[in-house]
Amino acid sequence: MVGEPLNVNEFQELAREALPKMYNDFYAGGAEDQYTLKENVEAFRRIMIWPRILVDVSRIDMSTTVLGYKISAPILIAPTALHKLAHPEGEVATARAAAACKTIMVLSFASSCTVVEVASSCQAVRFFQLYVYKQREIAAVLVQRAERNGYKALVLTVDTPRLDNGSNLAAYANKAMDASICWKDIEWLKSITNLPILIKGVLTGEDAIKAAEVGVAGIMVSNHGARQLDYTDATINVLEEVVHAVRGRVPVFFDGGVRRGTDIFKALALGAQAVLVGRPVIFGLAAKGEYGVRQVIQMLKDELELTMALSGCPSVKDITRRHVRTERERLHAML
Ligand SMILES: Cc1cc2nc3c(=O)[nH]c(=O)nc-3n(C[C@H](O)[C@H](O)[C@H](O)COP(=O)(O)O)c2cc1C
Repeated sequence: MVGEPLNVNEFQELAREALPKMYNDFYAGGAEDQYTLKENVEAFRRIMIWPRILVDVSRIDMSTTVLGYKISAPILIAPTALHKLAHPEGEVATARAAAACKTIMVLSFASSCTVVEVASSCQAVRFFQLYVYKQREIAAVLVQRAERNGYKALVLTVDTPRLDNGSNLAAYANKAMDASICWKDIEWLKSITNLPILIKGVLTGEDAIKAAEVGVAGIMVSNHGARQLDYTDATINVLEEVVHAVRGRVPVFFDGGVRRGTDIFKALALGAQAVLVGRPVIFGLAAKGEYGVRQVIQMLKDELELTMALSGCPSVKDITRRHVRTERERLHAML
C-alpha cells in the first residue's frame, strides 16, 4: 500500500504487510467458516441513517460518560490478547494512545504487558477483563491486583467456556479455564471485589435480564469478534433486543465489526451507550505503534463527528432510534 491510510479498514492492509503471517492470521481470523466474522461487518451496511436537516450543528459534542468517567467520545478499546505480537511496546503503547485520546482501555486478561506495567505507563482510565480459571484463588489474586493498581472496573468475559480450537493458546486455556462458571458465581465475584462488574458476551434479551437481575454495572453485547461460536447473529442485529430487555436498568455497551463512524452512530441509535473497538486497534498498533492506535481512534472520532453533523445530532444524546432504519423496517414501509 502506498501513502497514508485514509480510513480504519486500510490499517488492516498495513498490519498484514507489517506482521508475520501467523500473527496476522491470529488477529484477523474468526471461528470456523468465519460466517459471523463477515456478518458482524456486513450487517451494519443493511442499516440506513435517517438524517434531520436544519439543526444547529455548528458545535458537535461527542463526549459521554462510562460508569461516571468522562471520555471524549463513545469509543472504548476492547480487550484483546497479546499486543506484543503486534508491536514490541505491546499494551503499554495501546494504553498511552487511550490516554492521549481521552478514552478507556480494557486490558485483556491475556495481555503481554503486566497489569502493573500498563498502570504505571499512563493516566488512561483502565478496566480489567477477567476470565475465571478452575483455581478460583488465581482469579481472586488477579482481581485484587487490578484493584490495587487503579483499574476501575472488571469486565467478566462469559462467552468462552472453551476457546475456539486451533492454537496452543486455546489448548492451554481450555485446560485452565473454569467451564462450570454460571450465574450464581457473579455473587462470588462480587464478594471478592469492590469494583463494578460488567458482563461481556451477552447476545440475548433473556440473558440480559438475568444480568440486570444479578446486579452487574453494565452489559457488553459481544460475540467475541466472531472468534468463538460461528453462526451467532451479527452483534448489531441483537443489540436492540438486549437494550429493550434491560429497560434502562443498566448501560449497554457494544462491540463487533465497528469500522466506521457511521457504525458507531448506528449502534448508539439502537441503544448502545458506547462501542468498543477490537481488531482496528491491533491493526493500528501493528502498523505504527502508539501513533497508529491514536490515528485509528482519531479517524473513528472524525467520522462520527461528521456523521453527527450531517444527521442533525449536535450531541450523542440527540442520536435516537428515529435516526436509523433496519432492513425489516424499510421493507415494511414499502408494503
Ligand atoms: C486478536 C483478538 C484477541 C482477543 N482477545 C480477547 C481477550 O483476551 N478477552 C476478551 O474478552 N475478548 C477478546 N477479544 C474480543 C474483543 O474484546 C472484541 O469483542 C472483538 O474484537 C470486537 O470485534 P472487532 O474486532 O470486530 O472490533 C479478542 C479479539 C481479537 C480480535
